[in-house]
Amino acid sequence: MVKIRIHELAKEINKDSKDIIKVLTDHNIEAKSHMSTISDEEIALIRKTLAAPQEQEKPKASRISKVYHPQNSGMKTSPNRNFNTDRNQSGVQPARDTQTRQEHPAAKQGERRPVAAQAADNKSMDNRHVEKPSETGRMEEKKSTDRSFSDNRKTGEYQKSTETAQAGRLAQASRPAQAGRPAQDNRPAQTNRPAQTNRPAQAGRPAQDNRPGQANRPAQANRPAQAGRPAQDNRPGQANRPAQANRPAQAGRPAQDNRPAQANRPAQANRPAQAGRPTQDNRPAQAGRPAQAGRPAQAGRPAQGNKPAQSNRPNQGNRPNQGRRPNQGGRYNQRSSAPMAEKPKEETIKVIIIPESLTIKELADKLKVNSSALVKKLFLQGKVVTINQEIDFALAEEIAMEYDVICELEEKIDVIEELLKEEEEDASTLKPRPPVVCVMGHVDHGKTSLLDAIRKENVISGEAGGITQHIGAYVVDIKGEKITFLDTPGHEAFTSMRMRGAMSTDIAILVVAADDGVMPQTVEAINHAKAAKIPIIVAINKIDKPSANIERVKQELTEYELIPEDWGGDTIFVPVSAHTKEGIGTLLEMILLTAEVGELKENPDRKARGLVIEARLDKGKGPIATLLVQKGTLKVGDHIAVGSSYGKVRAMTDDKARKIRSAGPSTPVEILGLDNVPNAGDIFVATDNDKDARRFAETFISEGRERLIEQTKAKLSLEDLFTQIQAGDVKELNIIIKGDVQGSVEALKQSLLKLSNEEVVVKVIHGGVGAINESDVILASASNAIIIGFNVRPDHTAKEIADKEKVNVRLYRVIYNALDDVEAAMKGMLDPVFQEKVIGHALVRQTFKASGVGTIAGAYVTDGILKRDCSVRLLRDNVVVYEGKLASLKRFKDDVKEVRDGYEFGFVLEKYNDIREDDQVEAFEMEEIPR
Ligand SMILES: Nc1nc2c(ncn2[C@@H]2O[C@H](COP(=O)(O)OP(=O)(O)OP(=O)(O)O)[C@@H](O)[C@H]2O)c(=O)[nH]1
Repeated sequence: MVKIRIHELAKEINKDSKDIIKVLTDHNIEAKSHMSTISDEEIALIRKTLAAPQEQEKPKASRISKVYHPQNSGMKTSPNRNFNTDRNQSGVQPARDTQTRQEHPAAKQGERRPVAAQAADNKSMDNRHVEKPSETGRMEEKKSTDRSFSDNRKTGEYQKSTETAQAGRLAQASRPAQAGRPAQDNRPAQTNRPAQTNRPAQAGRPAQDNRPGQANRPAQANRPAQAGRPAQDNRPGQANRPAQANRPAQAGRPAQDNRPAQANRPAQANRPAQAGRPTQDNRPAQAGRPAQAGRPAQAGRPAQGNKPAQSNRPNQGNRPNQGRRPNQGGRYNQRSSAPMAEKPKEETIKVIIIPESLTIKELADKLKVNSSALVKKLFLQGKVVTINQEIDFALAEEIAMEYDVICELEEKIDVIEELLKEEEEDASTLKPRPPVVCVMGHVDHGKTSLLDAIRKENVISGEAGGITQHIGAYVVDIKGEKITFLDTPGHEAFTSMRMRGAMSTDIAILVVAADDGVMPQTVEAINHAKAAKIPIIVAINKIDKPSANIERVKQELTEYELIPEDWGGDTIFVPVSAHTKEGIGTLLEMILLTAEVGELKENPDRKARGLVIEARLDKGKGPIATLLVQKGTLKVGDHIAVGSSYGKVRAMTDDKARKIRSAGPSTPVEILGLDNVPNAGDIFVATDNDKDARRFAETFISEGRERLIEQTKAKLSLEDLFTQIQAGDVKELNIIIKGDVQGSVEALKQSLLKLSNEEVVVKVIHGGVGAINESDVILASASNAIIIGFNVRPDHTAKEIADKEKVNVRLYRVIYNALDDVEAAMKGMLDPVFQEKVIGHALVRQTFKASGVGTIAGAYVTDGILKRDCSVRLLRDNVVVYEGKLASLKRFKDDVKEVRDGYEFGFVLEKYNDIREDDQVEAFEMEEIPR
């Protein structure tokens, strides 16, 4: 029994002494140190214990301990598995250089070289390899590898490279250790491994190349990296992929060449290192070969035998270059980069539609960017904005351009117009309807008298019911045919029309007094009727008067293209007398004739639609509106929307106050049931239900408000009249006159009309007695007129509306002032400038309080004069503490009108009591400076 020492046995079995000691300790055998002796039984035990694992672990152990030992330590101590690119490049480079030298011949020998080279490309994308020629053989390669290894070890570079290789390489092909590493050759375990040594393919490389399995699977055989990629290995179709099988040409494949990622990697094609490394080349084949898989040694090596196991190495997967086969990686890159490259082509120019002004937030929303990002971007450009800041179209466009978005200006849609839009009626549904007629003419030419005459004539002619009420419109029956007359002033009817563009009348009766001839309002009426493109019938009135001159009227009207038929024209002239009723019948006949020519038709079998003629608020009945049904039939119970009002028709009466249940086209009716008083000229529509009616009204309110605001921007005032005349914007100066008595209204009217000149015609569109009311202002607003009040003032509502709609209201007490102003305005000489004129100063000497009065100040006029009705400001240390009026001005106990320089006085300020000694009083007046 020979006893040997532990270290001797360790040496013999190529194990560490401590391993043996551990085995002994595990078996409760005392072993103090490596110098301890052990018996044969113990040796046998040790051999037995260490033999089995040794057999399995040997290759791994040897590989790692001998070949990769430097890395192993590195892997243990540092997260080397996660190689970064720098490290890759620096670390792998020397080894690769070595490979390059070794493998070039191999690349020459076999067509597959480049394929393997692709796999090897995992290591790097370094172009340096491309240039490196090498004609050395495999033996040389081995030697050089050895040299490289030893050299590198000296410098420490190898450690890096192998670290890189080991930790990162997917492909075993990439592992220098396998191809040329001396450690492998030296490893007893490996050389002793029967499976490996016996494998002709591994030992004697050529066999591998000829292996049918490999030949049939060129892709796999040649793509070690592929084998390393679990995903690929698992893909059943991969082995059969012809593209892979033909991989030798991979580097030159057009598809690959075109792929930017690959095209830039010359190392792939030229990296002979891997191509030349048979062991590496064969690796993938091993993965697929049952013989290898079944080999215990290999099976124990998951990395080699079971390729998927490699995929589990996180470092491999993570390594950008080494972790993936370059070509595969390239493919991935290609896949991901392809759409990137094509993106610009696919991009279409984005267009957004924006209004004239919008907030940054709204723009950001449209651009689909974060509003804060937009704010930041603008801030960086030096534009400080907030998200709620309004910007104009130009700036929005500029900003949008930076996001490659084109802006288009939003077209403003007239919502109300859209709401009121009507589709054309089917001709088959149309039925004749009565004409709607309005009477127009100059003041006092007999419009009202004529309308009365027609109405009375009509009543006399047998119309039942008689004249019962005045609803602003009425219907006359002429031999079974009806005519609807609007007896609202012609201008107002046209005003309504202008407001909504709706045609309220079909025919205009122009009343011209035979004894007066054509007057300004006659001309105006002609113009309105022409603008409305409606036929005009001229009624020459007051022919009963001795001074009547029909021919003169005809003559004068020819100037306005109204030529009588008997003079060869097409205008109907009917001489009438409202007093004697002469010609009334003819006039009515002519109206019917004209209507007939006009073929007035409407569809009565549809929802009603029409105009508001008049509306008022009745204390008992609520809002009452006179409507002219223009289309369809309005029925009791219908839901209607009228401008900003809506409701349900509760009751309906005709012009003769008879209760009716329905009204067809051209019928004026008075209705109850609206929630509010609508405006004359508003359009009404019958709706399906209450909800629709309300929605319509709400839209009308919101839109109408905006419309009013826009309209009021361009309102006329006397101040800018001249400018507008000069600009050609104003050809007519519309005036509404309201006075305390009719006489003064008339006087003013006549005087103003005479101010007409070549450039502008003064038109009094409305005149009346009483305060300026809401309807005056609305009319002025719609007609762009100014209101002149003579000894009257606007009531509260009228003032509010006038302010809101910017209607110019001018108030006078002397007729000539009004005339002067209008004349001066027309000549551009209006608007005297008022400026403050200081008239005196005083100094407060004493103050005292009186109950019921407040603070009374005793003062002294230092200069100028103080008047009872002047304005004053109280200055304390030259700071204005009060500005207003004097409540009283006294000398001793007497009220005085004024106090002059050098006199003492007492005063009280209006609603201000904080008067103190030494306060200064400055008296001033507003003085008018003529322009
Ligand atoms: N002789 C005579 N006088 C008439 C005739 N028609 C109207 N008049 C008178 O002329 C004056 C004015 O008549 P109106 O009917 O008020 O005239 P108008 O055009 O309605 O006047 P405004 O409402 O102020 O615009 C009245 O005094 C009428 O009596 C007529 O045919 N013959």
